[in-house]
Amino acid sequence: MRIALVAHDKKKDDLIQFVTAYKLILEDHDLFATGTTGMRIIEEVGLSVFRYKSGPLGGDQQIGSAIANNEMDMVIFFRDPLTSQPHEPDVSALIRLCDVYQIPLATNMGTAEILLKGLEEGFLDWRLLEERRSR
Ligand SMILES: O=C(CO)COP(=O)(O)O
Repeated sequence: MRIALVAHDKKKDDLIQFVTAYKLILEDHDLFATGTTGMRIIEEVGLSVFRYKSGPLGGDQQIGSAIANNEMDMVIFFRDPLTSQPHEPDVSALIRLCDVYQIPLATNMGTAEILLKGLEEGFLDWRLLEERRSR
């Protein structure tokens, strides 16, 4: 599965903690991230991650584009609901595209844990069929 990992600045420590805890599951998948989030995952957790641009510089839109092209299967996006973001429209657009294309999206750690446990159980295998269908 292709999994996008994104966190706003005040949520990055939480995401690093989460990715560390679920490293054994995540390392079996293709990981993508916005620039700074990806850098921290690579340096602090040691997972291999494809890095898009930083969120405020278009990274959220790049992930949105991957979703529209059926090139992303899950998004884990630890949003900061208490800080306004200069690129809020991009954040909303990414979330909207997840809903347009039925892409599982977690915006907090509680939901992200359930998504990864579901992934392990095979609940997301329908995405593999979608991928084959789009080829
Ligand atoms: O701003 C972000 C998501 O909207 C995250 O971008 P960075 O990972 O580059 O900080």
